[in-house]
Amino acid sequence: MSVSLPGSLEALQRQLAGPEAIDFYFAREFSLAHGEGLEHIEVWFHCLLALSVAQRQGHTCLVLSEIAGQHWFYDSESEVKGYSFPELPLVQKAVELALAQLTTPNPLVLDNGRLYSRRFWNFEQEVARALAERCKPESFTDAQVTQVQKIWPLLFSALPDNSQDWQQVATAGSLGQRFSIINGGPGTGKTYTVTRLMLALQAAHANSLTIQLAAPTGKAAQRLTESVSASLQRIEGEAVEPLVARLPKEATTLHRLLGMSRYGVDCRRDAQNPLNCDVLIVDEVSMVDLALMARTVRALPVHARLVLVGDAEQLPAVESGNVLEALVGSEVHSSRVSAALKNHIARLCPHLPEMAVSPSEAAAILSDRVHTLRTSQRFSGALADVAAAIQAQQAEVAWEMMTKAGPTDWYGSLSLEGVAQLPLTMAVAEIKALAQASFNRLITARDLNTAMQNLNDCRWLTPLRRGQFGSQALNGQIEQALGLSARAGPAGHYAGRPVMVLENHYALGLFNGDVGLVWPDASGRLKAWFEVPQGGYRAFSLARLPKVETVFAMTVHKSQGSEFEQVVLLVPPAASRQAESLCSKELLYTGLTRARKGCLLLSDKTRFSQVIHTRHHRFSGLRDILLQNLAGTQE
Ligand SMILES: Nc1ncnc2c1ncn2[C@@H]1O[C@H](COP(=O)(O)OP(=O)(O)OP(=O)(O)O)[C@@H](O)[C@H]1O
Repeated sequence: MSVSLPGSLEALQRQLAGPEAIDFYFAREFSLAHGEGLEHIEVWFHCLLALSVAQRQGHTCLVLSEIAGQHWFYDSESEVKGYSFPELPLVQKAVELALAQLTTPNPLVLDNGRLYSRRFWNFEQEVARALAERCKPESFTDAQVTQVQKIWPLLFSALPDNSQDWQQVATAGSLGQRFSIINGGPGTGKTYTVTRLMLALQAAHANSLTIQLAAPTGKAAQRLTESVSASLQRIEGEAVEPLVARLPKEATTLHRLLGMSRYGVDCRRDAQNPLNCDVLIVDEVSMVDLALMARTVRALPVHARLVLVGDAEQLPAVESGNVLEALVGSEVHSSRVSAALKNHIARLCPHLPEMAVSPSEAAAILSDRVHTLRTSQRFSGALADVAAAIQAQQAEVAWEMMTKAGPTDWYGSLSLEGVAQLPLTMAVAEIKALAQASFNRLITARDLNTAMQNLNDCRWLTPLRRGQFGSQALNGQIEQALGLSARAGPAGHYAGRPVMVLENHYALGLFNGDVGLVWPDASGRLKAWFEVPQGGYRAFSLARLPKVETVFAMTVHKSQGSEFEQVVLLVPPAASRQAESLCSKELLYTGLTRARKGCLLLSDKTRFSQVIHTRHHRFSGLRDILLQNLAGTQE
């Protein structure tokens, strides 16, 4: 039976909630390309709409079984009735019929029940191929073992211990792998481990390796530079000195490393002009989107090792894909390894407890390369316990672990230990007192040093940028509540204004996400001050500053990679569609783990539980494609 599109696009737009003009345009272009008479064109049209919406939301593909038999694009509040997809066989048939009629090269791909734009399918194929190639067995000679063992006691404790040391396992494991992942929550010692891995790699390769350190943002690269340097200061011994001298002194952004044009997609570095390195270590990989990962592996020399470092529980990248989540998968909980890896670790680290062997060698190919660090070295107690309960989606347990915030918490300065809860409505009513308690120390500071020291005392975090509970409105309300709006000059600046940079400015060395403070210089002129890694501050004239905004409050997304003594974490009501799509378990986890000492959660129990049960899972075929590739390359 042939069905034509019902009515005009305008009429359709009124019947469906969610898709935007661009989605209708995309769906119309591809469905009308068939001309008249395509069977099930209506189903195909709605599949295309769903694909376009999914891609805008960061999925790399549309999983047909997720839409089949489901009611989509409705909004009961505004009485938009939406569309019911038929059962899977019909959806599948409609898609197959339509794709068979599209011209080659077909811009859309159906692969294993997943509908893709070809661009994303190509990216997934490219990343999977590059990683599978790097999963081929590597040799690690007795001579290398001897060299590494000489320096091991300078890196880690080489004394026998009954409990497993996952940092040592990760280092030893990664040494014999051309591709590995070092995964772990905040403060579990990822940088500590990576620093030691770099030294062990140099020891195993006669100090001949060129190692590159990179991160997806300028701020993350700067943090990595600082933590590697701090970590190196704690490693001493003649045997490691020449190795330390060969390590990179600075991390760079992936964009810089690849020579990406500012707005374009072109890279100076690619397969024809590869990077000059033997080892590439990428930190904060949860923020790396699929396209950037594809460009990274494309520019990596075939022989080069790739070490991905990050926390798979964090929010995914802003752009499409969730590479780290797809690669780590459920391996995060696996402690079993292949017999080959077990023997390799036993050979290098006979002092460690013996590893358990996985029942399936095939399943271990990928899980062997996911090294998860499990113990936070930075925080413990209620913060760590609530974070773990959130990870495990145990809403009731997490809620019971929190204390109830009372008025004494917002007198003086906020100084919570652990996690406290306060209903959002109560926080709104108390906003003035709460803002004062949060930023008291910052706004009453008498000198630049004190103000800078108090800059990261407290930060309000919210999932949203716009709307009543978005960071923009909150900053305005906080400034109002603290009486700062009245002090502001024409550009909104006042002494004590915390500001966040919104775009990279390479010439000034300021990066998107950097946070500084507006403060007068010796002559009384307002400047923007930013901390420098070597210690001290740099002042910038306000006129030269790239775009900035006030940052008493910021989005959870922007806070990734930063830490504050106290965090006030807002969970907005489900009133808006935007709030719904952004509030997830990953968001709560990321927001909460930004706190070093205390977190005040502004939410009620029902909403908290709702959010904890929402996963920010993204559709992707990367893992399956990689597993297929692995099955091929190991034969
Ligand atoms: N095995 C260890 N023994 C002693 N101190 C450690 C150990 N591992 C990590 N640390 C210390 O714990 C702190 C956190 O470690 P590190 O910065 O490496 O963690 P991370 O996982 O990279 O953290 P984040 O992702 O939150 O930046 C550092 O001060 C580090 O020196």
